[in-house]
Amino acid sequence: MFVNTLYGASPRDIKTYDNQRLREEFVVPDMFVADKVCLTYTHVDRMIVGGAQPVNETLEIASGEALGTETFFDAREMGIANLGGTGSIEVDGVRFTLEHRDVLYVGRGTTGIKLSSKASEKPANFYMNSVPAGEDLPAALIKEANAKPVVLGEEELSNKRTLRMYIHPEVSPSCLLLMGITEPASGSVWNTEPPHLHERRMEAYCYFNMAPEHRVMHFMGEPSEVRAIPIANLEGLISPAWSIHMGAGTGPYCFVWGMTGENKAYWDFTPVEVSELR
Ligand SMILES: O=C(O)C(=O)C[C@H](O)C(=O)CO
Ligand SMILES: [Zn+2]
Repeated sequence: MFVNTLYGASPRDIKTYDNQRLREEFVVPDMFVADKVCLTYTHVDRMIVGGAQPVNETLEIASGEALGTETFFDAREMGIANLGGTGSIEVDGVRFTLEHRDVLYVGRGTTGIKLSSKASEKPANFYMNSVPAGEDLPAALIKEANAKPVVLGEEELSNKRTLRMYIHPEVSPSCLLLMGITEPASGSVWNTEPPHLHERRMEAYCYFNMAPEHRVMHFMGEPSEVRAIPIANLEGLISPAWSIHMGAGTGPYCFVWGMTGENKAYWDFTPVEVSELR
């Protein structure tokens, strides 16, 4: 289940990193492997990031052995976004069907979840963000149509996009997890531009619905030390609180964003002028 551990890096650390080392520290590759659950444990606000691709098998997340708890959800909540074909997730025996771009919230106190696909030839790709949680909350399915849409950007700046809030105080409750999906408008390439910083929350990204030949040039780092990391379809990223996070794609794409930290105040961030970037 746990395929990697990321311990986090400081702004000073990355000054000496080459591209390979940057990828090792911030990129979460290979999350979707047939009939596997591939999770990465991070020490960045203890966010767990990963994927499950049930093709011919039903996959289960229940044991908390790797976490030192009875069950995985003894002290954790989880957001699960379906980035593939139709699938189902059973939460303590209650079955939820997730279409493409639906999200399921799984609360602390859950005994276990079982993940399956409707059709093995078009498997679900369940992308997961799990964070420590302070109260038990019920599971909740958030259909794309029920997410809160926010239109941002302008066509002439190539940053027009629709950001949908799924796990958010105005849509579906959680302890300290936020999750949503952003889709650039046709002809726009930028996400999260102008950039911002939020020192009180970390952020996790997963890019999807991108053709295999395309990349998102994802920019990270302090505003004065910006680094670019080419990211492929279904790759994830860990964005520490000190780092900007923005990207421009060479083709159409969407991405899932997830956050945790001191609050669930989505707009609690500090804009960064593009002219400040170095
Ligand atoms: O395109 C955007 O803007 C976003 O999706 C912003 C992210 O959700 C984010 O960085 C929230 O802090
Ligand atoms: Zn952000």
